[in-house]
Amino acid sequence: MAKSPEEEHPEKAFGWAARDSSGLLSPFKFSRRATGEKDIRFKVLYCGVCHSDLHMAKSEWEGFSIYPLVPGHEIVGVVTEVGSKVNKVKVGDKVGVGCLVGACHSCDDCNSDLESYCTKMILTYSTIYHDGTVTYGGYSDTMIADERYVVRFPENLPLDAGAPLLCAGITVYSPLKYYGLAEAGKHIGVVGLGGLGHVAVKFAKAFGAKVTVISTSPSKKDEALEHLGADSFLVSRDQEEMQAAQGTLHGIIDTTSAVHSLLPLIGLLKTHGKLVMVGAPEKPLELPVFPLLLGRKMVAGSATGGMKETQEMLDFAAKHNITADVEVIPMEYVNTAFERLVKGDVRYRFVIDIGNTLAATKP
Ligand SMILES: NC(=O)c1ccc[n+]([C@@H]2O[C@H](COP(=O)([O-])OP(=O)(O)OC[C@H]3O[C@@H](n4cnc5c(N)ncnc54)[C@H](O)[C@@H]3O)[C@@H](O)[C@H]2O)c1
Ligand SMILES: [Zn+2]
Repeated sequence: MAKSPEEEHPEKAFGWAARDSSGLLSPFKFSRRATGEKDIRFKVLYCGVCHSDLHMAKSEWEGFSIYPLVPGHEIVGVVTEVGSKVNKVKVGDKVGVGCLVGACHSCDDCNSDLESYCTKMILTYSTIYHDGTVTYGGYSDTMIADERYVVRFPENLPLDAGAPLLCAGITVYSPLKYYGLAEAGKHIGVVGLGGLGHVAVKFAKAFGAKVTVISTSPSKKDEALEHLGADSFLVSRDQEEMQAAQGTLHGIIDTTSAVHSLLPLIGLLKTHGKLVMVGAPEKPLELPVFPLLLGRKMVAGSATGGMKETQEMLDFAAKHNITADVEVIPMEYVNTAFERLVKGDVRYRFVIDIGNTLAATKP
């Protein structure tokens, strides 16, 4: 018989897990593997709350969730142990783990530093690892990963506000670069001003682009323009505003987490414009084809980023002082945070103070 999560590995671990599709999290004792020769073990200090954690905890993406499910893939902390063949970091260094902890390391994608597109890619949680056990994420006291999946955390990046870069950051940085949108002179749209969206604005501005935020919430306008540095703001329901902006954007990063209409967004694109989907609604969207043909436009996708690019993104963020705007919360607040995330009531990322608040919730 398979061993229990608490007994399958030698190292004790504690975190919060969802037990079923209610998505409700509660304290959970489990275990982590012994430190292999290429492994890095670290004490988790902060972990961001990504909307994907909510999709996964509630099993909104069919077939992905394995319970008990410990979410968390914006994980930062301090190294406590390294394997004998690890040169990348030493005990005491600040490190991070994002969405991935494994891949095949032999396919074309892995050989091109595109681990996130490897068909055998292993997610940080709710995926079967090489050893046959389920991966558990960063809503937990300790983390371990092969050094390839651990990034060095730049000294001048704050751990709490920097943590969300490990998913939200790379998920928008990578497509901006790949689709040729990370350039001065480009006019970029960002749809959905949440965790991903607000860092997309910051990266696009740092690349020198002009940025228009497209949102359902007029209440975010002042903040987007004055605080996040966007150049203009469109309320997606406002037909007149949307009409006036037709054909103005080179590309759009669409971070919307729910089903929505693509037609008005395609209309905003210039000829050859690219609508890049990074949000992952649980149901398919309708794709209007004619507006794509007329203008040779494209709808594309992008999933997180490879490990080399994740390190590059973090170093870029450190150089340009890009962090997330975070609301730091204690562990026991996480279910309330999930409820608020559903309502879009967060500016702009919850980050759990694991280091100071998790231990107190141990039964
Ligand atoms: N592609 C990837 O690799 C990747 C990585 C991380 C997250 N994601 C996905 O991206 C999405 C966004 O993640 P996040 O953490 O930024 O979430 P978030 O909740 O912080 O932000 C989502 C934004 O979408 C807006 N929104 C929600 N429903 C909407 C609707 N019907 N119409 C218009 N706007 C709407 C919200 O107001 C919010 O501003 C999620 O679906 C998440 O799973 C994808
Ligand atoms: Zn994420």
